[in-house]
Amino acid sequence: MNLPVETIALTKRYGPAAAVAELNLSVHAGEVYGFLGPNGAGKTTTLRMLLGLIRPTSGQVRLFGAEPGSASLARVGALIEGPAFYPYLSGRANLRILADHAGVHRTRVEDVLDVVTLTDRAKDKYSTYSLGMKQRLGLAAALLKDPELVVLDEPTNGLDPAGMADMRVTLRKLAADGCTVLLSSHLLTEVEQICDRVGVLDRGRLVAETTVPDLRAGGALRVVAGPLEQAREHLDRLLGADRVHADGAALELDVDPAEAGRINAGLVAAGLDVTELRWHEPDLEQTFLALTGGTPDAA
Ligand SMILES: Nc1ncnc2c1ncn2[C@@H]1O[C@H](COP(=O)(O)OP(=O)(O)OP(=O)(O)O)[C@@H](O)[C@H]1O
Repeated sequence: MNLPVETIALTKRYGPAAAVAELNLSVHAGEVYGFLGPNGAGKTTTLRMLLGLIRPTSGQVRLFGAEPGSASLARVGALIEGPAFYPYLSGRANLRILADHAGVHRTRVEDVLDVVTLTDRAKDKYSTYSLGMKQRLGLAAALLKDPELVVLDEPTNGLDPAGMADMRVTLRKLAADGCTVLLSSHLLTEVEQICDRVGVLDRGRLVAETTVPDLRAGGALRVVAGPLEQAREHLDRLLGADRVHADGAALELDVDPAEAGRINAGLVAAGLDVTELRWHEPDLEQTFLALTGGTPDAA
């Protein structure tokens, strides 16, 4: 089956500088895919190429196996630049205008209002909406054509925690109903909470494309036991020295979490005093910073 989105060596240059370089990414049907990168990494440029808004310098975009054109784009809803709504009209009236323009039946307006949980406020003027409601109305507009894929540029940008949570719930609901979601974000925690897979972009290049659990992989078993030197010798013998790393007064063991019981029993049997033994998750932020060259505003 054709992927909803695939790019092949996609490149966009502005003068000598490449905003996007040799990008190969693939978004699978029914997933929420997070396109993650610091400001200026090239996310918007990529999304605009996907939607045929700007032309690549080289490389290809495939939407459902085809070039971005009227047939493939008819299957896509997008929220890239904030949509222009009439401030003095209600949310519902704004959507009706868009529906009429797109040749979509007005009953669909009620459906999308329901999806983004704006039905109760649909009669209120757009100008009275909170930022989160404005974003949800933008999403509703993107959903009018009942797309199989929605592409959203920073859909939670500027939202307060409640607004972010609402957007998360809505996007997960869309995916549960079979819609593929591609969103960009510079917030690792957002992507982590909402996405199935993530593509990490740094200075125009894809530096990782992985599942969120895999991004988290690489934890260690942290042990504090005394005397430390004896504990280390014991663990070196038990596991091999290459799997034991000192971290101040603790030892970090490169083992499966399920080995914790056996290791604890061994240390106690050797007469050592175990004061701490816990699974230590990797610091996702550090992972992200390492992938993106440590750009501080990325997290
Ligand atoms: N029209 C343009 N002309 C020249 N340079 C551009 C143009 N559009 C984008 N760029 C440059 O390309 C790079 C990537 O920009 P882009 O907007 O795609 O990044 P981004 O990851 O979406 O970041 P942000 O979230 O800050 O928008 C930046 O260095 C930007 O200055």
